[in-house]
This record gives sequence, C-alpha cells and structure tokens, in this order.
Amino acid sequence: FHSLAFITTTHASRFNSNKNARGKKSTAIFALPELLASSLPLLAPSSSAAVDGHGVSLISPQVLTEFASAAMTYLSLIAYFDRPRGSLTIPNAESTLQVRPSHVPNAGLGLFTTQSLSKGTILGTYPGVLRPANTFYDGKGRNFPQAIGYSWRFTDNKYVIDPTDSQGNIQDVCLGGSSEVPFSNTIFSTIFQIWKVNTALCRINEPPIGVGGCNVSARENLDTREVVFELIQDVVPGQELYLDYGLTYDRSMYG
Ligand SMILES: C[S@@+](CC[C@H](N)C(=O)[O-])C[C@H]1O[C@@H](n2cnc3c(N)ncnc32)[C@H](O)[C@@H]1O
Repeated sequence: FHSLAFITTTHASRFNSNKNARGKKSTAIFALPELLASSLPLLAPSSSAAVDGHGVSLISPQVLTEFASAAMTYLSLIAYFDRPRGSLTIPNAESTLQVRPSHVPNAGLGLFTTQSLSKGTILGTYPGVLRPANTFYDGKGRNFPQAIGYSWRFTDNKYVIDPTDSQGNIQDVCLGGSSEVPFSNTIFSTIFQIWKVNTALCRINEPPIGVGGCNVSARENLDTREVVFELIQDVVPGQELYLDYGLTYDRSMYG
C-alpha cells in the first residue's frame, strides 16, 4: 500500500517536470494520481471493513473494486513512464546491423553494417527508458557507473535515456522499468516484456582519438525526447559505424 502511494507521488512529480519543460499538459495522464488518491481512503479498515465473529477484518466488495482500480492506475502510470523507448527503423535491421568486436583498440564491441547504405538513411532512435537526469546520476549512475557510458544525456541536461538493465549493464534488448519505482523492473521483465527494444545503437563507438571518420550523426528532439541516428556518409558492407559522443561525454575510462 505504501509502495503504491510512493509510485504515484514519484510519477506525478516526474510528469509535472515533463509538463513544465514542454509547456503542455495531458489531462488524461495528469488526472490519474488524483483518481488514485480519491480511492485510497476506502482502503482504511476503519472506514469500510467489517469485523467477523472471530475478530478478522472483512474487506467489502466496494473496497476490493476500488483497490483493483487503484492497482490498474499504478500499472498504467508505470507502463507510461517506465516504458522502453526507441527503435531500429532501417529495413531488416536485425540482419543489416551486426554487433561484434570493434576496430577501435580497447573499445569492446562495436556496430557494423552488413549492407551498403546511403547517406541520409535513418538507423533508428536511441533505445532506453527516459529518466530525469538528476535522479539518474544521484541513484543508478552512482551505484552502477557503467550505466552512464551507455546513457544518452540530452544537451539541456534535464533527462537521460538509459538503456541498461537494473544492474546498469547493457543487454541485447532493453526491457524497460525503473529501479526507483517499486515493482517497475519486475513488471517490465514479466507482463510488459513484449515491449522490449533492440539496443544495437548503443554499441556505436567513437572513432579512435584523432582519427576522425564519423559516419553517423545524432539529432535530439527536446519535445519528444527522441534521439534520431542518421548516416552522414555512404557505408559499405563490413564497415564499422562511428559517432561523435559530444563535448560532455566522460572519456576518462577509454583504454
Ligand atoms: C556507447 S558504448 C559503445 C559500445 C561499447 N564499446 C560496448 O562494447 O558495448 C561507449 C563505450 O565504448 C567505449 N568506447 C567508445 N568509443 C571509444 C574509443 N574511441 N576509444 C576507446 N573506447 C571507446 C568506451 O568504453 C565507452 O564508454
């Protein structure tokens, strides 16, 4: 019960930040916390539970209905705010893009193309869960620093897109969910698992320092909080994709 109340509070404040940043308001979503709040008093035993002959509290059907409704509301909030975003938009993406060891020394894996693709091709949008930047850096980013290297920080520093799992590690897919919200990770790894998104774009490295040769650009949309990856050069089969991570990326861990 207290966990559920926590979720509502957390998500309500997250939504409010969103609303202020965009200057817009979605009445349907905004009304959810109030709907839930109005149902919470009904769960108090003193207001609507009866006591049977053995001193056991019985919960009325009305309370059960209200509780189910509240639970659905919380589920909806989690589904909305903690969903994994982003997608690969090139045709046959799974076979056209390949993750394998990078040509960049000590850079781990990289992303390669198996087909010729033209300049201007949109590869997709960066995958992951949208999180307020301060919450991410003070919490998950501190506990699991490796998550920072895979997270896209928007240039206005208000949000990040985090594609890593609950332990801050990158997997082939991002399931969604948030460590700050009770049950969120569990819900996304079970009933919402079908929403998972491919994380191939998270494997694009920077070209070796001083060499240059980026063939991918990233374009942020601060309204939709999407990051579009586009080819800025023609590429041939077997070529590694490279992106400039920008001025604020922490490169101190580069080998
Ligand atoms: C977004 S991930 C790229 C995928 C990563 N190479 C992997 O194996 O999953 C960013 C990380 O890749 C590595 N990296 C990317 N470009 C690099 C470069 N030019 N030199 C060294 N390491 C690089 C760094 O560890 C960086 O934190």
